[in-house]
Amino acid sequence: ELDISFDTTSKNKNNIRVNVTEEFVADMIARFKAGKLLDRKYLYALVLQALQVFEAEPTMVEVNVPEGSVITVCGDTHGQFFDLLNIFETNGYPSPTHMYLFNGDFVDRGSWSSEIALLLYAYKILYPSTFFINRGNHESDDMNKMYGFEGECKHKYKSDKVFGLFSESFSALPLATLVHEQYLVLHGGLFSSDDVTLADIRKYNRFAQKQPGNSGLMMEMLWTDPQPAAGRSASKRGVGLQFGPDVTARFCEANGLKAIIRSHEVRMGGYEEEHNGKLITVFSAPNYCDSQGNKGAYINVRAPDYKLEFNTFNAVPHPDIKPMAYASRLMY
Ligand SMILES: O=C(O)c1nn[nH]c1-c1ccccc1
Ligand SMILES: [Mn+2]
Ligand SMILES: [Mn+2]
Ligand SMILES: [Mn+2]
Repeated sequence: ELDISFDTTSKNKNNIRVNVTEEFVADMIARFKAGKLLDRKYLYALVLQALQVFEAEPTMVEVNVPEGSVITVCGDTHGQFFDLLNIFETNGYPSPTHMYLFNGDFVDRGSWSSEIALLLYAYKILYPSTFFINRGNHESDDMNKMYGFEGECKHKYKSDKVFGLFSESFSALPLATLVHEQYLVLHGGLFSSDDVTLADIRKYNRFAQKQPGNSGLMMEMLWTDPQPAAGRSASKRGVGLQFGPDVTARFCEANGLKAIIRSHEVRMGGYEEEHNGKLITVFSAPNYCDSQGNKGAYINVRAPDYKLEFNTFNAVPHPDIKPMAYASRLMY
């Protein structure tokens, strides 16, 4: 049975606090694999507890990887829960010495977004100093209304409050993570100005606006894309911009970085080293939307040399529920 306590202190309306243990996580994974859901009152407690952990984190989290530990950086997972479990089965489950960083876009498109969000949140509560999550552009209301997550929350949990609480938690997510002082990990990419520094990101008040909007530092961190040509140009997405290898080189030089690790775009091989190796795209949703035929990838980083170890993997079978199964029909 679930180990819970009653929490009358925090703003936690249902006063339940889940004691997240390894056993709790294993039980939740088994339930989700069997197509079952979490009891809504435990969902509220989990999302609220994770939100409180995120709120206490800086906008740019700084992570050192000690000898004997490894950090695995994953890109977009987009509701592909069975492919996420395959990463843990293949590469090792999160633990105090096996750190993980999920680089945004864990919901929408795939039809097990709530399962992925709840699993990542349970690990954040269980291992707050070795399990990390960056916000992606899909951790936002506009995208979730169009690309399936809001619909999935309503369909599975029969309540409008569930999505609203997830939305609050997305607004608390950090926007970037600095890995071992040498890799800046963020979902989209770099900026319209060369003047942005790590200090600017660290002190950026991510709580000033809940949604990324159409301009500003948060939007650019979640939406921009690399381009092969030098300079900057308009984004094909209609929001954000594209930036060239010179922009990446100047940013890394000015901020003492070895490379930028970002996600946000599919790569057929699961990852791609771009901008003369100073920018890497990593994407962890194989055969994206059950149609793209791409591999997934993740990156391991460990002492003593902290070089990037690239790993690729293929999609695994999943129950016969199509991508976007719960998206509003307006999308067709
Ligand atoms: O849904 C995606 O594949 C995606 N991942 N990051 N950004 C997008 C996106 C953005 C705008 C329109 C369509 C897809
Ligand atoms: Mn994405
Ligand atoms: Mn994205
Ligand atoms: Mn699939």
